[in-house]
Amino acid sequence: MIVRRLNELPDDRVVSGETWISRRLLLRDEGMGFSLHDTLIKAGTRTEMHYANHLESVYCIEGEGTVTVVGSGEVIKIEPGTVYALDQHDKHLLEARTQLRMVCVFNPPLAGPEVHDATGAYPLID
Ligand SMILES: CC(=O)NCC[C@H](N)C(=O)O
Repeated sequence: MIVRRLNELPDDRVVSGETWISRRLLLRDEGMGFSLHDTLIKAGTRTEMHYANHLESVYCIEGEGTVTVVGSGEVIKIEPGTVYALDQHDKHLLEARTQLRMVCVFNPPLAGPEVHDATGAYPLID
């Protein structure tokens, strides 16, 4: 059994972008077939993402904001208890009214250091 504690995560499992901090609890090397992250999105920020190489599910446990589906323009309110699953690799804009705390699951699992490229995707790492 694998046990991880947020307060014991090594520094190399804490990865940041301009608008977010991702605490990567489970990664590819754990062999679960997915990665699991506890991610903070900074209040007042907008992040455009397009996970062309991954499927991501996002479960909000703290904070308020919206996610907009780029293309259709559909706006979804995000609050604790809301999950969105990007089953179509949907290009989307995440706006955090307050700090958001999100539990994120990626398939295929992240290897560890991934950050968004210019298209808003995470690269596939060998
Ligand atoms: C919700 C979202 O996609 N935020 C960006 C960070 C990413 N989910 C991660 O934890 O690596």
